Amino acid sequence: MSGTSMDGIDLAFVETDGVTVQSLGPAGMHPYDEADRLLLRRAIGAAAGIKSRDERPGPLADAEAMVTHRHIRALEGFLSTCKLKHGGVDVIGFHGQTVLHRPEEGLTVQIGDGQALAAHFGVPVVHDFRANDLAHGGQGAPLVPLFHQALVRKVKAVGPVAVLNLGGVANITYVDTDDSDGLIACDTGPGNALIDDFMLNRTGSPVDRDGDSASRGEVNESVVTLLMQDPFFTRQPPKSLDRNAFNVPDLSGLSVADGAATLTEFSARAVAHVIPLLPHPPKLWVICGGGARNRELVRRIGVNTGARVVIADELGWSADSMEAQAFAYLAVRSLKGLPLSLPGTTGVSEPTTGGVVAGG
Ligand SMILES: Nc1ncnc2c1ncn2[C@@H]1O[C@H](COP(=O)(O)OP(=O)(O)OP(=O)(O)O)[C@@H](O)[C@H]1O
Ligand SMILES: CC(=O)N[C@H]1[C@@H]2OC[C@@H](O2)[C@@H](O)[C@@H]1O[C@H](C)C(=O)O
Repeated sequence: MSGTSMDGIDLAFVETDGVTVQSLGPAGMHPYDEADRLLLRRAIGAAAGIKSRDERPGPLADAEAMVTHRHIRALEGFLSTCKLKHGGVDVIGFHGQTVLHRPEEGLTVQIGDGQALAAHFGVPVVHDFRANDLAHGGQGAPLVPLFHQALVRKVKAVGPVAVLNLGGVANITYVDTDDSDGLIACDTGPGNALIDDFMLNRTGSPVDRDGDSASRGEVNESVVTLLMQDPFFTRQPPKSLDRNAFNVPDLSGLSVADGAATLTEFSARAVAHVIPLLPHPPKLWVICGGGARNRELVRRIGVNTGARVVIADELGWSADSMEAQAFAYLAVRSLKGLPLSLPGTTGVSEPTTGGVVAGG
């Protein structure tokens, strides 16, 4: 999985029949270097003008070759660390890199060559997970909810649970333990992307490590209020977002700490704004994704939701590897023709499978 934060490739080994998760195995991360990130940022810029999903103008073709190559290297390293041969896994789930997500135009584009990966490893590769959902009236995202549900079913929870992924974009899965069919999901707003972009711009480093800067700053309320006026926040789920969906006003008048605090509060407030759109307020929030490491973001989510907040690792899950694990799980579901999305998770017209199988 190469997510919208563009920090690197997350890898995970999962044993599953596509319904139950037998075991969560080792996981790893292969970082992109600075040149890779720059190429991805240029590719996302070029993708803004795409009208059909197979166009690769400007730097997009180079970016796709780079993404494929890096995944091959990442997987080789991972398989060797896990002491597995190329044929030692039954299937590889390959999400690729989203460069454009515009569900209202029926367009979502993930770059990465599944055929090349399958040919290299001699193992079936499931890729292009989102297109079939869009073709059936869905948002094409989020797709992790069925995996979140499989995990929540294994823990004893009292009352509804929200699993919150804090990636570049943030998304929530609402699992009501009283009603296992009542799965609701949506993107909530920005996760780390705006904080990362701001930090890169102001400090040259693309992360507010542990939320350190934000914890020392003061929130500029008028900026947060302005950002929260976006009509996205009052729309009912299911709904999804492009990484660059929000136009942040000029923050050059704010110190690094105040700018970071303001954008961190924006992400946290956007999360809490989803509560009135759910059947009941979640009793427990389980946080995963890289943003789980941002202590100030997690603290502000606790304050804004007023609920119990835990990091996924506290339940024996992995905050860092959840998405990669999810796409392994979804790859098996795809091979078996099981749904990847439901009307409540993406707005798809009926439970719908997806993914394209290369090789094998
Ligand atoms: N120690 C840390 N302190 C603060 N932020 C962190 C830390 N570690 C990771 N992050 C944040 O997490 C991000 C990576 O998160 P993650 O890998 O979940 O995102 P992603 O999978 O790329 O995104 P998405 O879920 O939107 O596809 C980094 O870009 C950074 O902003
Ligand atoms: C189009 C796309 O790649 N969306 C990502 C992004 O990152 C988080 C959020 O926005 C979520 O909708 C999705 O990723 C996760 C893995 C998902 O599909 O569930």
